[in-house]
Amino acid sequence: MSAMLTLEDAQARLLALAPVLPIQNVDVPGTLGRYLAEPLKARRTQPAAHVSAMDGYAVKGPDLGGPWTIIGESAAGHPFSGTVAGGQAVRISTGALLPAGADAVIVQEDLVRNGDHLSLTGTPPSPPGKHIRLCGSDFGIDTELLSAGTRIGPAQLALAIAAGHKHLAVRRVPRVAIIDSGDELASDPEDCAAHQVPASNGAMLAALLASLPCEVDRIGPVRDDLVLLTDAFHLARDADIIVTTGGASVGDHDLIRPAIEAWGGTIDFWKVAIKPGKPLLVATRGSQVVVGLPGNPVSSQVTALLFLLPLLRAALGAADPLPRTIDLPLAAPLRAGGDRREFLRGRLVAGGVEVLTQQDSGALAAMAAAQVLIDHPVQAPRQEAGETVSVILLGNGGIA
Ligand SMILES: Nc1nc2c(c(=O)[nH]1)N[C@H]1C(S)=C(S)[C@@H](COP(=O)(O)OP(=O)(O)OC[C@H]3O[C@@H](n4cnc5c(N)ncnc54)[C@H](O)[C@@H]3O)O[C@H]1N2
Ligand code: MOO
Repeated sequence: MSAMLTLEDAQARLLALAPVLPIQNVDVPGTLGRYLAEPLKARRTQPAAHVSAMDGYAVKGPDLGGPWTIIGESAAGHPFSGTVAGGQAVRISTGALLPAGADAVIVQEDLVRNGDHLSLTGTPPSPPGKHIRLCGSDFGIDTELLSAGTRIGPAQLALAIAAGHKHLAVRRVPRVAIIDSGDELASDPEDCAAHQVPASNGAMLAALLASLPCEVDRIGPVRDDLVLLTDAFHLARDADIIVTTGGASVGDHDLIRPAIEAWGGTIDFWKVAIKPGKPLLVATRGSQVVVGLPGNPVSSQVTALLFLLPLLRAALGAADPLPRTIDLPLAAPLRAGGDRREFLRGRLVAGGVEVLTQQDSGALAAMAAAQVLIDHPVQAPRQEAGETVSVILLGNGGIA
């Protein structure tokens, strides 16, 4: 196979293969973590009328010196039906409609009430409308509030409901099959001989996928056997995306490629110029996409973050499916880069980010200690503390 792809080229090629899933209307609470298939437009105005932002009394300006006579109450859900004139006040609670005639709210801490008599003890609001939320100050009817491809988190979900939506148009959740493979894998970590290793990648991938809406099916661990591996691909017939871990490299027992071919799949690309994660493999069969992750536990996790989760997000309709990078200062010097772009495991410490000493792509203890991946370019010069590096936060699947 030809030269290794760059990270960006490989991601672009993979995302172009993302399955196009049907759009469905889902109850708003059930859309959490999914992506809007259509722009979100306001079906109502919020607030629908002027409301008070504080508990106090609504009065009519411009004279806010008082005293006033209290003529009624406007509570949340129970508006006052009359009109406020000069020298009159209406008891008002937070969120209640501003009565007709009133144009100022004075907080109760600045007033003293004696029966129906109200007088000022503190300072009047400045400007007079300070404690009033104007009609439409949050949003107006027909405004486009969110664009298609926006992730629906708790705030977006609340906004959709406030904007008058009971259902939202989102893509069907992708079905993912995880196949882990290797003769050395022990399913039971309590019963693992010296020539074996507990099968941790499948569970790690399922855990990573739990940050996204999808259905996950686990297959394996499957032995390094061409027939069994080919069968495993056939078993995943309902999956939109098949992810394998292990057997992606060049060894005699690395059989993922031949198994994909025996199953009738077509390799789209193999090998990306990153460390860890070089032997990443992508294939298709019809609309099914296979992401073949390297078996080394760190390589598997890093490539899942850089490729698998973005593919899932793209299938869910994300406008922005890739992990987010932010610049952080180094808390300690960072050695020069090598001849492959590296994603170094690092920790967040006082003063910024610190690279971990152990960078072996099989070292799970270091991976578990890491909170960030530091993007370390090819031949990057040595950097000193205080200089900035580009990092991906590991929380929330890299989009934290
Ligand atoms: N001659 C070469 N050898 C290797 C190359 C190369 O270019 N030339 N690439 C190396 C790189 S880089 C990587 S990464 C690994 C990836 O190899 P595979 O994808 O074929 O993975 P395996 O050989 O099956 O396993 C590697 C390692 O990971 C452990 N493993 C595998 N599956 C699991 C699992 N489900 N849970 C936990 N641990 C797992 C496995 O026991 C091995 O220790 O290849 C290099 N070799
Ligand atoms: O590219 Mo491999 O994933 O370094 O060990």
